[in-house]
Amino acid sequence: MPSLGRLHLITDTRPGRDPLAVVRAALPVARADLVVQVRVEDSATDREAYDLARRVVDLCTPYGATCLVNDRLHVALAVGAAGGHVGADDLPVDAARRVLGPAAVLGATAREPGAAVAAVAAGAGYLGVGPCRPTATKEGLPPPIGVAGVRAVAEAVDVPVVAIGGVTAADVPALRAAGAYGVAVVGALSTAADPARATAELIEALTC
Ligand SMILES: Cc1ncc(COP(=O)(O)OP(=O)(O)O)c(N)n1
Ligand SMILES: Cc1nc(C(=O)O)sc1CCOP(=O)(O)O
Ligand SMILES: [Mg+2]
Repeated sequence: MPSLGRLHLITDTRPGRDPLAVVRAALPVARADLVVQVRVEDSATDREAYDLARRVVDLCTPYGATCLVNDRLHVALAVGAAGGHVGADDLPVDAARRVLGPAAVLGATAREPGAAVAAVAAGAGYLGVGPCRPTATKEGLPPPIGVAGVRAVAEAVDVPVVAIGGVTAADVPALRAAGAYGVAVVGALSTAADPARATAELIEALTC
């Protein structure tokens, strides 16, 4: 299996956003270093999720980029995505692994070392760890765990740790020093005036 991309672009499907425009801008810059996680609003229908994910798979394929689907693993399977990401309100990690199969990319959210070790034992291939900072993108999150929280998880597991939550390119050096393999972002790309340039800044920080 090819190595996991370090920059995870999570689609922003809130009203007024154009997630496919952001994906199109990021792909030529980040190429195989990009993972696009298709994440839709809870109110979106499966058909809407499917239509978006199918288009993202088609966009990613020529660049060797990876498409994952958040939460809705049946959509991941239906569009031929590389895998999915689950958290505490989704299928348990072992069930998600059974659904996706042994070769799929499966990420799980873990906010502290105990949960991280359990998720890996259950079949997670990478962990989404956060929130690193306060973020307005998702409601109902626990308080930020900061760089120290990311370090605690990274020291507890031997799978890639992907830091999430209010992350910008300026945070990347400290997160990498703490053991993060990559970062997952919504706002840093979807609200950027120039998403291609913002992608380049993130990739430079992640791969230098
Ligand atoms: C890379 C990454 N990390 C964490 C999350 C959050 O997943 P979850 O806790 O299931 O919350 P929702 O995204 O489903 O609202 C993620 N999506 N990606
Ligand atoms: C979807 C999501 N999950 C998080 C978690 O900590 O589990 S933080 C988050 C939102 C990330 O968006 P932004 O990069 O704009 O802060
Ligand atoms: Mg989820």
